[in-house]
Parts: sequence; C-alpha cells; structure tokens
Amino acid sequence: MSISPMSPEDALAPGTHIELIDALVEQGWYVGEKVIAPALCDALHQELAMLKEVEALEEAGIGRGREHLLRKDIRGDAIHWLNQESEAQRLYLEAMRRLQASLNQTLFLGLFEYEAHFAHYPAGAFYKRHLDSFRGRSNRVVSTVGYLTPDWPFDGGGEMVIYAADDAERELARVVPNAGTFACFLSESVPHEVLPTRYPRSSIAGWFRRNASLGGVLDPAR
Ligand SMILES: O=C(O)CCC(=O)C(=O)O
Ligand SMILES: [Fe+2]
Repeated sequence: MSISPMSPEDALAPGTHIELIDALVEQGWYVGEKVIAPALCDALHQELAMLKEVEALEEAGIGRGREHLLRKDIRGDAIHWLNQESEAQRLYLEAMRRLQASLNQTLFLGLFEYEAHFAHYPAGAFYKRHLDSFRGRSNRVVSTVGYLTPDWPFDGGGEMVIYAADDAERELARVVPNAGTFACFLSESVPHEVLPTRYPRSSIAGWFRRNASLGGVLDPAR
C-alpha cells in the first residue's frame, strides 16, 4: 500500500483536533479510535517490523541524559527515535506539527518541539504506572500515543490504563492498542501504564515539549 499521494491533512481523521482539544480541557486526556489513516498506520507498522528485523531497535530505559537507566522491571519495550528517514515518518511528524500548532493557538501552551519513538513491546512486556514528566522539570507537556498493530486480538492484553490525576489508584480508561487508535494526555498529571501484552505490540509514543533549560543547565533532548 502506498502513502505517497497522501497529504498531511489526511493523516488524522477530520475533526480530531477539535475533539482532542475539548477532551484535554475537560479531563486532561483524549482517546480516539480510527484516527490515524489506515494506509499510514500500515506503512509505519511495516517500517517498525523492518527496523526490528535489521536490529535497529534499542532497549528502552527510564530517565533522561546521564540519568538514563535500563530497567526491565519497569519497562520492556524496544525503541527507535523518529528522524524523518521515511515518507511515513515525515507524514506522521507533519501531522503532529499541525496538532502542535492547534494546541498552541487554542491553549497557549507554548509547545516548541515534538520528539517521538517507535516502540515494540514483545510478548510479556509492560510499562509500569508512571508520569511522562516530573513537575518542576516540565519539559514534556503533552504526550501522544499512536497505535499500529492491526486487528488487535480481544485477549491480547497490552492495554494502556489511564488513572485519575488526583488518585493514581483510580482507573479511568483502558485503551486497546489497535491500529488507528490515538491517545493524547497531559504529561505532568496523567498517570498511566501499559499492562503486560500477550502479543507483539507496536506504537509510536511522542511528546510535545516546552523549553526547560533552567538557570543555564541545558535540558538533555532525550
Ligand atoms: O504505549 C503506550 O500505550 C504508552 C507508552 C508510554 O507510556 C510511554 O512510552 O511513556
Ligand atoms: Fe508514558
């Protein structure tokens, strides 16, 4: 399937920006099904499979810069940072750039950058409950997750659980990681986790960032 005739405005379903912004304002998180165009999902899914095949994925860790640590007891995915190297990546990143512009125009978030990686969770992998950004060092402001695995089986596990900001024990939603589904939430306040998956699970996790360089200390990009 070719994506070359696809224009960036067709990458996300019509009306997604408005729905997403309303949900972020109302509750701090958004989940939509059939949001990412099927042809784009396919292309990204195949690209991630190819990257895995040629061993271009690295074990994911936690913490940024010098604090980066491998912790298989916390997260078990393998990742590859998006870098515009394919038409599919360029389309996805351009769709996110447009979403960033909408978020800045309506919510005045001052987002200045988007970073994203492919993530492959092998069977058995999970990512324990966490926040994507710590208060005080607010680099990541808005998180996005695009799901790429077609026909996710009903018994596949691997759901992303969203918890209440004021009560990290209270479950608000379970997101089935089926191709086309797109989730977005406030990085500093929405606890979430990936339940153990029973099938290989493909996604793109990404973050809109604000410049967090404070007092001359350079914030590491990753
Ligand atoms: O893949 C998901 O559903 C969420 C991944 C996640 O929380 C992260 O990479 O920070
Ligand atoms: Fe996360």
